[in-house]
Amino acid sequence: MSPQAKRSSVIHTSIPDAGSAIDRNIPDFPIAQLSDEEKYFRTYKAPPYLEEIEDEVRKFIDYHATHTGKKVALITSGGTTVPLENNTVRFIDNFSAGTRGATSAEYFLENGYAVIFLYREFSLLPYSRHYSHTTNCFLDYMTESNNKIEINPDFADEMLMILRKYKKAKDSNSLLVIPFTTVNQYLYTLRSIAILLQKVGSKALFFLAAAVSDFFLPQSRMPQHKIQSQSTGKLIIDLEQVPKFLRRLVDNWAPSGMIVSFKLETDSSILIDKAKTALDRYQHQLVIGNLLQTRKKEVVIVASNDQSHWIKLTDEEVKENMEIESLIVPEVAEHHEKWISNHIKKEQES
Ligand SMILES: CC(C)(COP(=O)(O)O)[C@@H](O)C(=O)NCCC(=O)N[C@@H](CSSC[C@H](N)C(=O)O)C(=O)O
Repeated sequence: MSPQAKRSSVIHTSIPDAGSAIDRNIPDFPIAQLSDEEKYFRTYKAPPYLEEIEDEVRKFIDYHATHTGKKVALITSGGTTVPLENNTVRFIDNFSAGTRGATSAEYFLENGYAVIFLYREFSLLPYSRHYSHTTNCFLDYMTESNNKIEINPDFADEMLMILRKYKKAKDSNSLLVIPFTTVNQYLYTLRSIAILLQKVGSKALFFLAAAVSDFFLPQSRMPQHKIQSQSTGKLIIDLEQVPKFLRRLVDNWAPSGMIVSFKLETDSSILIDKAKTALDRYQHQLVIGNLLQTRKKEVVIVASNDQSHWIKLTDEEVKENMEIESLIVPEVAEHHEKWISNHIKKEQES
């Protein structure tokens, strides 16, 4: 089976899809309640490229179900945007660079998973993250000698190691990357992939590291063209709450998959309680809590109301550029192994 088949056309999610004209006749649905996420999907159009993505994901899942039997991790990464105009000039974004997701994807691949990487277009990707968006210009990694370009010896060893891992993932068709930009694209694509992953049952793992918008601008209030600065000099934006999709993911879209969400806070005094509340509300398997300020060196794993523990890098490990995901991923994979064996046991007993 050849590596991931080339996409027939490059899918760009960051170009506004003004063609899907907004329909102001569609009534605004009330503030999102638990039961309203399905109304959301009835009200808002799917991205025009969704069917093409579903075909790719279906082929990827079928390949691994048939040829490798690998566990499949859906990793979401980067931040969703909230467009403020249909012909989008302005949008609400967030800080997420996609480091958590892209780094975790590498460790899941090293832990034997096939990975579907649902990421914010132009945010960090596994492997290339080491050389893109960094302070070093990519040209610094090269030198010239005898009129030929060469890899700068200072970086050659590390680059060779990363190149080998990248090629191994690619040649084994173990990594499928899928872009999103807006929160609408994210929600539709997440739902499609989750439903397709039902084919692998408990061997599916959802690692939701994307920074998902909590609020969005409904179509009925979205201007068609660039917002003109008013004489009042004020821009008042009236947002609605994004549907609570996690509940739907747990109950319907991925009833057998293991689901890990991340809880992001900036106030350490509420982090653990908020993570426990999320686990209690959505009844999924793990919440990984992290603070914006310290997310690269410590996280708290919340497995149930009375089971939580911190993973922290020591100062020494931080100095050695150790990646906390190298500790998070094996622990999540261990939880997933238990999840799978419990499922097999239940199936045998039923
Ligand atoms: C985004 C970061 C902090 C990583 O940062 P980068 O490495 O720079 O990318 C990630 O670790 C994280 O916390 N991701 C999850 C952030 C997030 O949006 N969490 C939501 C839960 S998922 S969105 C769930 C939705 N609101 C609902 O309730 O259904 C929250 O805290 O509320």
